[in-house]
Amino acid sequence: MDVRIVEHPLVATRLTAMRDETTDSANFRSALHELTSLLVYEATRDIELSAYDIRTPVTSTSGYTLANPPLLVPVLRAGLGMAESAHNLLPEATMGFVGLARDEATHEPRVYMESLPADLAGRHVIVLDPMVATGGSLVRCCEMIAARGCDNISVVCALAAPPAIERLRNSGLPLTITTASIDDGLNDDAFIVPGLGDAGDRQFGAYRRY
Ligand SMILES: O=P(O)(O)OC[C@H]1O[C@H](OP(=O)(O)OP(=O)(O)O)[C@H](O)[C@@H]1O
Ligand SMILES: O=c1cc[nH]c(=O)[nH]1
Ligand SMILES: [Mg+2]
Repeated sequence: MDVRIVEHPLVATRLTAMRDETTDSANFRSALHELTSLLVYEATRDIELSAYDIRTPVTSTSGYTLANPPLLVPVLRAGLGMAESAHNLLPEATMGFVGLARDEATHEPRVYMESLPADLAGRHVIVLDPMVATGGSLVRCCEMIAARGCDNISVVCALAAPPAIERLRNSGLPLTITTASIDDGLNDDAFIVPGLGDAGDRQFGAYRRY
């Protein structure tokens, strides 16, 4: 499994804004939007192009278009904050949605929404979720995608934790990960350390859901 850690000064400053507990929701969302553009840029570095002929005002030359526009899959809620920036970079992309909420006690993900094309054979899928902690949510999401025939999944996240990397490596799922950082570990509540807290709450507010 290919793990790409994007080391770049602009990534470091956006990630710092997101980590800082004094950053308010609006600035957290804006840092996540910018960070997503930088990470998706790296995650799509090897994407396949198809060439076609164009004319400039001066002469003929080759132009390029994406050979296989990806399916973007933000994982609700927190991944919603990555959807628009990724779509802006990849306007040809289509978008599916998966809703997952991690149980606070067991840390197991609960699926509450699944809106994906039935057939994903031959498609490139880019999963967007800022946080990969135990890896349970991401494995669940990628299993749904692989069950539809996909064998090419790129995961884009802001932070990943070592146990998740290990779990994803052992999962046998056909994925690569692009992240801004692999942090030190997890605390007793399975939150990433040093981390940035709950990425959903920091964007949209903390509230009881049921
Ligand atoms: O790797 P894991 O241990 O599974 O944890 C990561 C998941 O937790 C967060 O979502 P959360 O369940 O808090 O839902 P939210 O996006 O609605 O806040 C995060 O956005 C991931 O989906
Ligand atoms: O640190 C963490 C772990 C799971 N989900 C989050 O939003 N943050
Ligand atoms: Mg959350």
